[in-house]
Amino acid sequence: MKGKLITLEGIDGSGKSTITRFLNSHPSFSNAVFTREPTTSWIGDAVYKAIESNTDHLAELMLFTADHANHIATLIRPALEEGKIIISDRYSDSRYAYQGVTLREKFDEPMEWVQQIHEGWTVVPDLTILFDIDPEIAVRRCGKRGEQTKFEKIELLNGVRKNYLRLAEKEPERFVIIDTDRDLKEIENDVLQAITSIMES
Ligand SMILES: Nc1ncnc2c1ncn2[C@@H]1O[C@H](COP(=O)(O)OP(=O)(O)OP(=O)(O)O)[C@@H](O)[C@H]1O
Ligand SMILES: Cc1cn([C@H]2C[C@H](O)[C@@H](COP(=O)(O)O)O2)c(=O)[nH]c1=O
Repeated sequence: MKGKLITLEGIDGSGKSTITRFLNSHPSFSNAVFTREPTTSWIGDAVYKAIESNTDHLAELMLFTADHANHIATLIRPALEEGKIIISDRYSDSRYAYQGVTLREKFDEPMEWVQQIHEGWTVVPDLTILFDIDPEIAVRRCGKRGEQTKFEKIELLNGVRKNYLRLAEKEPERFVIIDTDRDLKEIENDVLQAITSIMES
């Protein structure tokens, strides 16, 4: 039986990694494969070099996309063939949402262009959980965490959030939107409910 691919998406500080850690320690997911983008491969390392420097936005996209292609070939497709549950902290929707903002000067519809270059070879998730939150709150949370990347800027994150919501509106059957400006326990319960329903489908 083919596996299931579940992706966690949202702006920086929306709570994805916190929920990933919760799922990783939950007994129902002891056999699940946990992964992320950027990946921990040498290509993922190259992506972080780009994030942490003043790299051309198109070059940055190509690095993110190369990391994704390698992720699919070396982990996603094999794990799905083995019937595994895969949970990825970020995946292709991050590219559509983020580079759909950073490439605004280069393309009239940058998000749609980034989606087009993925067509024909990417693997579409069975479920994408979108952690939605006001960027002001998210950046405040990141500040407490003490990490700041160039993407953790309110104006950029407002555009990224809008892109995410547009993606969810176009594919309501794939997306579950969870408001993460709430108590962690409530969020955890909603996430478990969303994953349980896709597992039973
Ligand atoms: N429901 C919540 N209420 C209050 N604080 C939260 C909640 N969820 C996460 N946080 C805190 O917000 C900060 C960011 O959370 P987390 O690292 O999970 O976000 P993220 O979406 O993974 O961010 P990034 O994409 O930048 O890694 C952390 O300090 C975390 O402890
Ligand atoms: C996969 C992916 C990520 N990003 C951005 C989003 C974050 O600001 C950084 C690093 O991600 P992390 O979760 O904080 O480690 O990269 C992006 O712009 N495009 C992508 O495809």
